[in-house]
This record gives sequence, C-alpha cells and structure tokens, in this order.
Amino acid sequence: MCHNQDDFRAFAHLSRRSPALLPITDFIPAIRFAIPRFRPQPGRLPAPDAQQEACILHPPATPLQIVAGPGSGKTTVLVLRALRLVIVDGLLPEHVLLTTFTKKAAAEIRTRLIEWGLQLVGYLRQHGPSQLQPHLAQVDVNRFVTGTLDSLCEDALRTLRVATDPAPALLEGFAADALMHRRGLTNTVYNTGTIDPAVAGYLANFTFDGTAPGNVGELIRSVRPIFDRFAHDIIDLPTFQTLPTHTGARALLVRGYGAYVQHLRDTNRLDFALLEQAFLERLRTGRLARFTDVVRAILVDEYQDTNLLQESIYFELFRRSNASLSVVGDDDQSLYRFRGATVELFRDFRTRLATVVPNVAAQRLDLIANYRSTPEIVSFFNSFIVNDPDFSPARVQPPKPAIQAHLPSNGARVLGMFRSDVPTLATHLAAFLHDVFRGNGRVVSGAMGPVTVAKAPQGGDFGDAVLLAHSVNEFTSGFMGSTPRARLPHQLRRELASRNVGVFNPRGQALRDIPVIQQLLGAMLECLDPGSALQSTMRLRGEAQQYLGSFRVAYTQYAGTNPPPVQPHDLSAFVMAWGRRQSQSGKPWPREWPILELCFTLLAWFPSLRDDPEGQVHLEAVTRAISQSATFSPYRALVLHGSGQHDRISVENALRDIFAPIAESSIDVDEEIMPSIPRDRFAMMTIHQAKGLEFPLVIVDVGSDFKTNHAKTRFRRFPDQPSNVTHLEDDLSQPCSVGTLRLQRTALQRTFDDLIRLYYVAYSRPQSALLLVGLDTCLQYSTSIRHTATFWRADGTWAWRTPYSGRRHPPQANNIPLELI
Ligand SMILES: Nc1ncnc2c1ncn2[C@@H]1O[C@H](COP(=O)(O)OP(=O)(O)OP(=O)(O)O)[C@@H](O)[C@H]1O
Repeated sequence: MCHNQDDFRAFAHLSRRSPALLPITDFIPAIRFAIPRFRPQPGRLPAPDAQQEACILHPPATPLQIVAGPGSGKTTVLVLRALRLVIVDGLLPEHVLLTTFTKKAAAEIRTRLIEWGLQLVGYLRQHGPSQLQPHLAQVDVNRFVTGTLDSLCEDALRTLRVATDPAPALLEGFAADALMHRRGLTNTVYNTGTIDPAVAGYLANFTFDGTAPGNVGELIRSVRPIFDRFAHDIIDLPTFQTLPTHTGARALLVRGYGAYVQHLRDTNRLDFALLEQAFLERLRTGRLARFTDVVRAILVDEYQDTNLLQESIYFELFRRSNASLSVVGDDDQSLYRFRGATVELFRDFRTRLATVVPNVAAQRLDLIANYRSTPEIVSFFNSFIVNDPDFSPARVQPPKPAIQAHLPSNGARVLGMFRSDVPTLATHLAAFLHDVFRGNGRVVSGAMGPVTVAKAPQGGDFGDAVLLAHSVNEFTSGFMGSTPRARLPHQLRRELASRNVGVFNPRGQALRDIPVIQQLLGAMLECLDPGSALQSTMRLRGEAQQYLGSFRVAYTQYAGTNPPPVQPHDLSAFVMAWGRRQSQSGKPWPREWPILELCFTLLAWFPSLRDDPEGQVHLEAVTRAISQSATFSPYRALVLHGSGQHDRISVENALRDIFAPIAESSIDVDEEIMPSIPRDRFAMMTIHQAKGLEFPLVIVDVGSDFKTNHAKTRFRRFPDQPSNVTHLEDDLSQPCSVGTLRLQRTALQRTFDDLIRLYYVAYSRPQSALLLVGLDTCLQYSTSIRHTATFWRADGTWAWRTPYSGRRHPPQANNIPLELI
C-alpha cells in the first residue's frame, strides 16, 4: 500500500538511531542543564515530571493522544516534545507544525519554543557531542511553524500557490455577513424586503427565544451559524435539503448558500469556514505537496475544541505526510460547541484515526499532576467535575483520574461572597480587592486558623486578579423599552473607580454604546455627510438610523465642550471645513480621501482612544471595520471628490458598509485584541476568554444575576430546554457524519455538559485563591435557584444541601464547601 511505503520513508527518518544526534536518554538531562526553569533545585520537584517525560519521550512514529488536566503543563510538554523532535530525531524546526486554538496561545507557544530552543541549542553547541554539531548548525528555532489552524491555512494558501490559484482575500465576520446578505440571501431567502416565511419558520427553531427573525439583522444572525456549520460539520447538502421537515426552507437556504459561496469563489474571497474548506480541498487534490512534503511532525494543542473539518485536515495532513502526530486536550475543558467544536472527536481520537488510517494505533497518555493551584482549589474542581453522575459518560473513557495537586497549601479554603443585592456585592467586593492590593490584605478563616489574602510581596497588583463570568456585559439589554440595568461588572467598575482603581473590560459594552466611540463616529459622520443630508434620504434600517443620529448628537455635545487641541483649529472648525470639503491648509482637496485617514486625523481630539488600553481596543475595532469594509464595499472605504455622482455614492456606501454595521452591533470587539494591560488595572473577562490562562486570584461570578428562579435565566444555570446550539446539532445530525456520535447524549444533556465544562474551566484558572460571588438567595436552604455552578445536579439534587436534623430547616444550605466572607 502506498501509505505503508510512505510510512517507511518518513518513519525511517524519525526512528533512526543516528550516532550523529543526541541519544534520547540524554535529552531530559540536557533540558535540565540547559533551561534554567528545569534546573533541579532543592525542595523543588523534578521538572518535567515522570508523566510529562513519558509524553516528551514517546516514540514519534506512534501517534499520541495526551489527555491533560488543567495546569498539568501541556504547553510545556508540547514545546519540549517539539524540541526533542529536532534535537533527538534530527528534524529541522521548519518540519515541525504546532497549532493551537487562539492567536494568543500560539504566540505563547512560539515564545517558549524560541526561548527554550535557544537555551537548549546554545547549551548543546558548547556541551553536546561533536557529531551533533553539523545538525545544530542548521537549526534555526525561529522557523518552527506555529499558529492557529486558520492562520496556517491562510499562510499556506497564500504562499504555496500554483500560478493558477490566486491568493485569496480573507473576510472578517461582518464583511462576510454583508456579502452573505447581498449575494446569498437576497433573491433566495430574502425577497423585496421580506424574509421567506418558510425559512423564517425553520430558523425560529434555532433562535435564542424561539421567535422567527423579524429583520435582516436577525436573519443574518440566524443564518450565519448554519452556513458556518455547513462547512465545519461537512454537511451533505443534498441530504440536508431533502429531509422531511422544512424541506422548502432547506432548499432555499442551500440555494442561498450556493450563491454566496459562488460569489466568494468568483471574487476570490474566503470567509473563515471556507478558508479551512479550501485548504482541505487543495490538500486532497495534491495541490499542497510543497507543504505536506515538508511537514514531519504535527502537534495540536486544545484538540478538544476541534471541529469535523479541522479533524479532516489533520487526518489528511497526517495521511499525506506520515508525520509524527501528537494531540493534546482536555475533554472536560471543551467550550466551543457553538462554533462546531465536537468533543467526541477528542474522546474517540484513537478509534477515529484508526478508521481513516488503518494500521495506525495511537496511544493515550494522561497528565494529571497540577502545578497551578493550591490543593484546596484542585480538590474543589475535582469534586465539581464528578458532582453530576449524568456527566460522566460524556468524558473520555475511561475518565482520567482525579487531578493531583502538587503545589503546597497556603491555608486558604475556596472563598464565597454572597450578598443580598448587587450594589452591596459590588461595594464589598471592591473593598476586598482594595484590601488585598492596596491595603495589608484581608484576613479570612482557614482550615488551620486565620489566613491573610494579600498581594504578592514583590510587584503584586490588580493585574493578578480577574473577574470571570459567563458574560461581562456591563448592562442588561433593555427589554421592550425598559432601561438597561447595570450588572455586577459595571457596578464593580464604579466602586473601584471611586477607589481610584481602573478596570479593563473592553467587551463590557457594544461598540455603539461607548460614549467616546459615539463621539468619534459622530464627528466622522458630520465630516462625511453634514447634517444627515444623505443619510436621511437613504433606506437604512430603523436601528441604524436611530444610532447614527445619536452618534451625531454625541459628537455635537462633545464639540460643544471645545476639547483641546484648539490650535491651529478646533474640532468644530475641522469638522465643518471637512463637511464643506474645504482645505484648512490651503491645498486643493484630494480626489480620494481614505476614511481611515479621516479617523486617524480626528484622534487628535480623542486622546483616550490612543492612550487608554480599553480605548485602544475600541479604536482597533473601528479601524478594522473600516479597513475590512474596503474588501467588499464598492468604493473601498474612500470618499471621492470631484467625480460627479460618485462623490455622493461613495459617502452613501461608507454609511451603509461601515457606520450602519456598527450601529446595528454587527461589529464585535475582537476578544483577541489585547494591548498590554497596565498592572494596576483590574480585568474582567468571559470564561471563554480565560481558557488557557492562569491568575493568582480568580473571582467567578456564579450568581449576581439570579435573584429568583426566573425562567429567562435558566439557560445560564439549570436549563429546562436544550440550547439553540444543540437544537441545530440535532437538526443537522442526519447529513453530518458525526451526527449520531453527538446524539449519544440528548440535546438537554449536552446543554448541561456545556455548563459543567464552562465552570470547570473557571474553577481551574486560579493559582492561590478562588472566590465565588453571587446573591445570597442562591445559597438559601430552600432556594429554587438551581445552578450547575453551585453543584446542582441535572436530576434536581443539590450537593450543598443535606438533610437537616431539627424541626425547621436551616436558613442556608448546610453543606457549602466555601469559606463565606
Ligand atoms: N513539571 C512541572 N513542575 C513545575 N511546574 C510546572 C511543571 N509543568 C508545568 N508547570 C507549570 O504549571 C503551570 C501550568 O502549565 P501550562 O500553562 O502548560 O498548563 P496547561 O496544562 O496548558 O493548563 P490548562 O489546560 O489549564 O490551560 C505553568 O505555570 C507551568 O509553568
């Protein structure tokens, strides 16, 4: 078989015991000599430990699945394994591909590879055997191929093209949505201002509240996940459109999808889902030979969040390159079902790989030693993950053993702060944080006596703490005209501000609601289209008109304060002159003016967008919207002058393609834009964002939104309905090859699984202290507020409550494993 011949060629290289290279038995000692953090020290456990060593030294020719608990050093292991492939097995860094889930994690891996790689290579150049030297002379540790799978696909498609494959342009979310609307949905699903009723009826199954999309914005938001899933789930479209229910709607959606994909193809653009699809297609048709010929090792981090399309890419790469394959993940930390992540692909990795590549038997190794958290925290998240017996079949079989704590105790138990209302909670939490980071610490009771929760003596600051929540929105969304209410993140921001402490929560509000962004956009609007002369004649949706109006008002009010600089001209004068296309420098007005340049010029009057870390993130979101609009908007984000009717149309296009999407909240603040946050800021982030991170003090909001057992909040704590994402999985199960795999658990079970994994990730982030916060109604003995995060089980039993002996039940649950402060 061709595969086996290739196998021989590649693995002969990998398993060669060449005397020219470092013997495998010398690798770990070399690490310990060369890299300071692995140097043995009295009182420190040897690192890497025995389990990590087994993973690093595992033979490259046998695919490896590492099931790694939180804080078990999986990144460490991946990096050392990659270095071993170079030093022991003679690969060059450019042969080794390492992928992970986020750009941030990829950057972290790269930093460690380069730092440790340089130390190791430097050491071996001096102390390694002479036969190793010619190989080391070729090793450049900067050449490891690292990134997210998307970034690697994009790179490969761009750089490894044959002359007939043009370089594709990659579209960001809102640009892809705009084209999906214009080229895919219009004239199929959406005709002359109306959404096809059959399609609306079908989509209602997957909207959050079960109502059909009522306008184009909602239509786009409900269709996008379906189109993405067509690619990620590798949906067989002919089967999909002949399913017995909603057949007409399915057929229309498939037509719309076809038109959208065709348009992108014709104009040589790709959205993110199609990027991976295009990569796989080229891989399969042998058009990426230059890539597969070079790859000798593939190491994948965060494999538990892989989708079917990505799995197909990895398997195809493996099949074609016969590279050494190692995947690392933690089924208990899979969080991205809504993006098509399918934890079963990790759970069943070995059997799935064997199906695709016969005669290959992957091996599983577990990493269960935790080097991040105190034993009290480890024991807390261990008991959390086994709390609900109904969850256990969802885990890797057999489940990895309980995580073992390796750090010493600091005496503190897991803490809880529960108050009667959010303002009190915010005040007390701010006071606690202030004591810890600005005062002498806060004394709490520990199992062995009082313990002081205090900042690190050297350099400890607010940057060591984080608030994690399912959502960090600072306000509730106003419902039916009601005023939005300030949530814990906002109340805490105010409380900390009153103590002169800044917060970093750039995703706390939609871009369109941030006052300084409103002022900037209003100024830009008044430059482009003074007095709404054009805007008022355009057919924009009500929400867009309304917000664009309020941007202009925000600008007018701000300009009224005559903000500096006022020399050589003030803000109003600049905007008015721009509106008249009248140069203030006496030069003739250019024929084309990039809107991005207008934005940057205006920044002179908006210093917080330049200097404040939150402002920088918001500004970046706006400038990305402008530059992305240039990829699809007919006038490429330019304003024309002296070109007749094009002058007007260029402005109308800018309003429609840049400003309206911001006004309709179609542009997100990218969670990966993270400027360097000053250490004295207190960060708030979603649990999703915190994946892979660690902090000395982690505060998890488990209940500040739950005063009563309101039906509307159940999906966040104790769902009585399957989530819309699991509904969609069910709907697509037949035309998807992993459909039945997912259906091994009911949609409601999967909805619970997602919540359990979410809070498991949250509870495993802290190093020294974990504090759960919420309203005290959540802890009452007779509470009706069930919540997975507070150890309720799907069958309605509650681990924190045990039978009482007296006549009246106690006011508070009697088995709460928290030190309440
Ligand atoms: N053998 C070891 N001895 C001491 N510390 C270690 C060892 N291995 C890893 N660590 C440390 O443990 C912490 C967790 O490691 P790492 O960030 O690689 O975890 P992870 O497995 O990726 O975690 P998660 O899955 O929760 O994101 C890091 O601070 C790392 O330096």
